[in-house]
Amino acid sequence: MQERSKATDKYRTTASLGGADKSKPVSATVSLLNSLNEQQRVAATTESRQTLVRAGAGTGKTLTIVARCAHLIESGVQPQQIQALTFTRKSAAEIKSRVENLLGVQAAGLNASTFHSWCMTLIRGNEDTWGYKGWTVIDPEDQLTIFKIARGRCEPGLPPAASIMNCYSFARNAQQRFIQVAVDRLGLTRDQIEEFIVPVIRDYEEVKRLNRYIDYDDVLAIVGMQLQASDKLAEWIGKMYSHLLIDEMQDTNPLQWQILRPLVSRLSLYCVGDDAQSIYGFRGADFASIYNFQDIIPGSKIYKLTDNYRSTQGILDISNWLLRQSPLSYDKDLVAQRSEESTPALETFGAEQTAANRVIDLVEETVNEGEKLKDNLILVRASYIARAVEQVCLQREIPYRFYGGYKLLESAHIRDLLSALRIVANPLDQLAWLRYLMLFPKIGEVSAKRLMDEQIAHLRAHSDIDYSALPSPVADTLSDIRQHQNVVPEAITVAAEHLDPVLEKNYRNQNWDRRWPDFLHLKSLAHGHTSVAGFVEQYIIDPVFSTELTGEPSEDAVIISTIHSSKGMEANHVYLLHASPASFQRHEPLTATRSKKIAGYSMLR
Ligand SMILES: Nc1ncnc2c1ncn2[C@@H]1O[C@H](COP(=O)(O)OP(=O)(O)OP(=O)(O)O)[C@@H](O)[C@H]1O
Repeated sequence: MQERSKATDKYRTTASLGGADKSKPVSATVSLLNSLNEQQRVAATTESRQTLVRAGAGTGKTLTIVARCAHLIESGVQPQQIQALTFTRKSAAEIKSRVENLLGVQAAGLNASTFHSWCMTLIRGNEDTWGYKGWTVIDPEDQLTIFKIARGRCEPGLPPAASIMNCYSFARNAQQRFIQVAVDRLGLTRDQIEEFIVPVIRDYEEVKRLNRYIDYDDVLAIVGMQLQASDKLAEWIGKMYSHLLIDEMQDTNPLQWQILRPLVSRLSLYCVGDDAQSIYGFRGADFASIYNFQDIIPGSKIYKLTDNYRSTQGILDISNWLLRQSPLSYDKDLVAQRSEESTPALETFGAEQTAANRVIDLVEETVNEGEKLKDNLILVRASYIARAVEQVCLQREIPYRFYGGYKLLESAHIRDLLSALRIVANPLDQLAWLRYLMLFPKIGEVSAKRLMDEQIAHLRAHSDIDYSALPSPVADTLSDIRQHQNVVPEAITVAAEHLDPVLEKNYRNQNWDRRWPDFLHLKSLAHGHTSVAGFVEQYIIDPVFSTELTGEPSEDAVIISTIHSSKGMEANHVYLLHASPASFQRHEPLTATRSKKIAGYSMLR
């Protein structure tokens, strides 16, 4: 065994790395309903069994869902029978905690999760019926690796593996014929697709089957297909839940509809969405489901929310104007409930640095006028666009907080560490073996493949890893993790201690000092988990961003956020970088819009 070095004691800390404040102010459902406007109250308390609430940005969709949950519980529905479905883990947690804050123990058992995570719970909750017991969920990087291997066997000059993978995923989510989607998106003829691309897809599916892998789209497809084929499964779900509440309905895709459709006759669907806010088009989201709701679900009722509480009328006028340019019949003119006046301003700059300096000048102006740094929200389309502004903040020693960093489980050093844990959980996991073995010095691709093949052969014959055939640091790490595999935080600590010297060397020129604290975050996320596979699966399905884990800053700080992560954020001053329409598709000269009290996401979508 390796001796535990002093340097690795850093992983033994039990100090909290931040997290939600659990103190709960409690109020009553009635007072919440009283605080709603008429449109919201009618929508939240409807007797209709199938409902769509069409609502613009900032009109209180989240509030209405929270009020709906509370109203149902107060009316006698068991919280366990209610399932809210959202598109991010963060919004699921927000809905659940707001209802719990309101009703206390009366709300215990309320379910709120993302679509994918709900489907995985269904699959794991009745494994004998669905099948897939012991199958491993793989993340997009593993998917890409398999696609690259499959693609590598084909003719040169074909589209990159990532394009083929995205195209396949789109066809599955949009439930369109793959060949037609590939013809439209990959720039190849039908014959070329059939000859070169279809075999790649077949290979990919075969590798998944042999390794017993489930990818992100399989999670929905398994449930969707089996629900269509079996009335019994729909009945089983219908008995478990009486109410499904679906947030961000506009981002629902046909694959998700395949899951919902057989349930319509068995439970109440309450859908809330804004056709102007769809952000998952790349994943096949089809907001036509909002336009055709009453055709899809005859007898359903539609309610509208039009009063905007977040922005001033000057901002909404631009937003309404922009939406009127859309070819879609968007018939909700947003009306501001705020009385103060403010007109957004557009400024254009020739250089990124000038724009960055100007934005921070404006932030400083607001502070000089008595406001806080956190009253300023800077929005960027992608995190790299924020670099110039971050630099200016650093130069001027202005604290900032960035939302929308990298997905923790997708970062290389975390994947390295998890590869060891994955092997212990499923020793047949070939992708994990290759990654893990190649972390060690003097083990290249060829020796890693040889060692892995030996291990897989040994496993098939003896159902166990042959530790004696592995170099000692490789074997020691695995056997130590195995001893702690039922207490995942401990398994992570042991893995981090063993791998620290190896990873420190591998990442010597790649910010190791900034990377290793992520292992502590990982450990705190794993708290209470007793299965490595279950832990990894949960965060592959609902990714967690590095910046979500550091807790609220104690000091006042400017907020910088990607637009994706800004949903629901509010601030007195919002600055949108790269505000020209084209820059949302490609790089343009930098412009900055400064506007007072505009919504994070919706303004320039
Ligand atoms: N009836 C109301 N009275 C006062 N404030 C309200 C009311 N309804 C909503 N708000 C406020 O409006 C803001 C937006 O509400 P909420 O986040 O629920 O809207 P949303 O429609 O989900 O927004 P988006 O989808 O654009 O993020 C919040 O600050 C909320 O407190």
